[in-house]
Amino acid sequence: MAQSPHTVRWGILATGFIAQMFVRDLLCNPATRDVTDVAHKVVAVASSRSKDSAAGFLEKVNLAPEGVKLYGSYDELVNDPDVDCVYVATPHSHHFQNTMLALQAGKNVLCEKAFTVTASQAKKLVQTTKEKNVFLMEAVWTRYFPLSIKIRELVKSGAIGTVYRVIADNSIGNDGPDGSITFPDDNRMVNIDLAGGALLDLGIYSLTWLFQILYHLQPEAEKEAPKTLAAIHQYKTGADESTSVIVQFPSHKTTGIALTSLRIPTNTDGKNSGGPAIKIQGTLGEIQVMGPAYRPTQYKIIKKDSDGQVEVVDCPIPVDRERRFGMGMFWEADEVARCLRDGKKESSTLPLSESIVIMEVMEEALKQGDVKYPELITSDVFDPKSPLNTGAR
Ligand SMILES: NC(=O)C1=CN([C@@H]2O[C@H](COP(=O)(O)OP(=O)(O)OC[C@H]3O[C@@H](n4cnc5c(N)ncnc54)[C@H](OP(=O)(O)O)[C@@H]3O)[C@@H](O)[C@H]2O)C=CC1
Ligand SMILES: O=C1OC[C@@H](O)[C@H](O)[C@H]1O
Repeated sequence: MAQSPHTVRWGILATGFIAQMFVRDLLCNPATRDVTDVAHKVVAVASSRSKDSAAGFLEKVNLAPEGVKLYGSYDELVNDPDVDCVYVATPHSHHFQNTMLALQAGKNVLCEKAFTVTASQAKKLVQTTKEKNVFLMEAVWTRYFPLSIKIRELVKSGAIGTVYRVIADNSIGNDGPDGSITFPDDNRMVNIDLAGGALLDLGIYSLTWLFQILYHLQPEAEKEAPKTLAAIHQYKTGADESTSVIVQFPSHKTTGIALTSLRIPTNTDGKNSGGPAIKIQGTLGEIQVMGPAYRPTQYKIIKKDSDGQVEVVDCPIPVDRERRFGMGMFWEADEVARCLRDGKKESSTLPLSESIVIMEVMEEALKQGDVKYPELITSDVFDPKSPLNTGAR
């Protein structure tokens, strides 16, 4: 007899854009992506603004209110005994305090990217996770795409020989008039108080591609953190608008180049005519991944001496026809569910130690570019009454 799926009861912390996307993915029927072993249920939603705002969220995601508890504060959500896992969907600036709030309440957490603002904050979260014996994962959804899994397997199998270099770009074209960027200065993309900037928001995906190949696949006994060299252009708000990072793994002789910009897009026409967003280069060939780097659906394998033959592999994101939706965030949610079912405290696909090393690289890059975020959002001291937790704007 088929076993019933392990169902995670989710609590959604914040009601912005990505919380809507994530919940709509949670509501997709797992069978539409051939998943039968795990399932998801949204049991509570909290808005730091008001209970009404949480109610408005349910309407937007087309979720009937029956059984879903609505809260006007994050504190109530993390203390709800019916919540198995809290999804933190606030701006980067808030991740440390909000995740800490949930961990301190004994909750498992899936926290949006970028994990934190500083590496020290990331280390504190991991330490608290261990103390509380709960699960924590950074929500870099791309890592859990079947496409990413296939590419890691290909590289591991030696299909393109020894990989020495990865180049990845995740950029958007928001160049505006008179030197401006088309986001208002208080928008989270460029607002220094919300830890805005290209690197933490978009460059994290370029780094994800570098890391899932050049770092994640290093044998455990040979794990080596990289040296970091960055070139950064600051926007008038103080946030980074265009950032290039070279990571070098000296003893592996491997190099990664991560590019990101808010001004110049990866592909001008938005249709990949300009070529791949990611190039994984080995001694026997290369894998090209078509953009966007955060939600890729196609890759190409080009072998040396292939006489012009290119293998093109499509990995479409399944759509739940009934709900008319499918973003691809459900795969990371499935990973959380399987980890919780199996009693794991972290995901082996993105171990917490790796999230820390990535934060170290980003912090070093931002330091080299003289990007400075305010004390309130860089502090690694947990404060349940911080405005970042209470929502005092
Ligand atoms: N995985 C992905 O593809 C994507 C991930 N993201 C990540 O998700 C996170 C949130 O991004 P996004 O949803 O686009 O952001 P939004 O601005 O749309 O939403 C953020 C939410 O956080 C809450 N919040 C609490 N305090 C503040 C504050 N001072 N200013 C603004 N919002 C506040 C609000 O919810 P409330 O009022 O209900 O408390 C708000 O709706 C970021 O970490 C971002 O990097 C974003 C887009 C795509
Ligand atoms: O995570 C993200 O991926 C998609 C982008 O459009 C968005 O700005 C970013 O936060």
